[in-house]
Amino acid sequence: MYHVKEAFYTLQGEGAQSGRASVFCRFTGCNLWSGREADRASARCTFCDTDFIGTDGAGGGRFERAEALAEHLAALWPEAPSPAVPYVVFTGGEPLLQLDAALITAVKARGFEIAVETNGTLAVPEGIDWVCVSPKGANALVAQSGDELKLVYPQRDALPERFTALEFSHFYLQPMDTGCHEQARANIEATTAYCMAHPQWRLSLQTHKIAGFE
Ligand SMILES: C[S@@+](CC[C@H](N)C(=O)[O-])C[C@H]1O[C@@H](n2cnc3c(N)ncnc32)[C@H](O)[C@@H]1O
Ligand SMILES: Nc1nc2[nH]cc(C(=O)O)c2c(=O)[nH]1
Ligand code: SF4
Ligand SMILES: [Mg+2]
Repeated sequence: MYHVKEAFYTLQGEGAQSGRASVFCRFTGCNLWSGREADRASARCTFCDTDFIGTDGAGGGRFERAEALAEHLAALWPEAPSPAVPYVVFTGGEPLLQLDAALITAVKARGFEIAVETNGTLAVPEGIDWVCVSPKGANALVAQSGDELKLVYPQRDALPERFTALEFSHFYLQPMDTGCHEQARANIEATTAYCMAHPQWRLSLQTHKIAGFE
């Protein structure tokens, strides 16, 4: 059984694939936070910007079988003839709690390229085309290779230096969104300064929030 908070068609807003048309599948639940505000301060990840509780979002639901979920996701990709390869981003919550071989096979059978957004604490299954790992605080990193490492910045317990030797093709810093405009501005400035001082890192802005398409 798969539990999906929401599923929708949008543009990837972050990282190296930013701007790419994508079907987003946001799974319910995370291993680093319950998703309840009362638990945030004591969670293993404290700055999450996402509601991932329940299956009540647009396009959300409970899917007994991989085929049914894959069909649901395929229906979100536009029908208009296009040479573009359909692209699905599995996120959450923590998608690797639910994304399994059956679902990977089922979406691939419908022509999708597959991306995942993971906190890196769980093993990444075979068959994913784009792996984005976003480390969280002091939590041990199991996924030590992939396509992009996208670190939310600043994090006291996850300094960029800890990750620079890992096997990723792209290294991004993404300013922490706090919901407070002044703090968010300060985080953008600090991230910009860090990238200028350490050119291995590039700035990732959450373009869906800036452009307001989501
Ligand atoms: C909501 S998470 C879900 C996927 C997975 N659990 C993870 O943490 O990577 C999706 C992306 O948003 C980033 N993110 C979460 N909260 C954020 C915040 N307050 N500011 C900026 N990025 C944030 C995460 O680091 C991750 O790259
Ligand atoms: N447009 C858009 N791009 C995104 N990239 C990663 C996201 C996520 O929440 O995983 C996200 C998201 O929530 N929206
Ligand atoms: S690991 Fe990802 S989904 Fe879980 S609380 Fe942190 S940012 Fe949110
Ligand atoms: Mg998001």
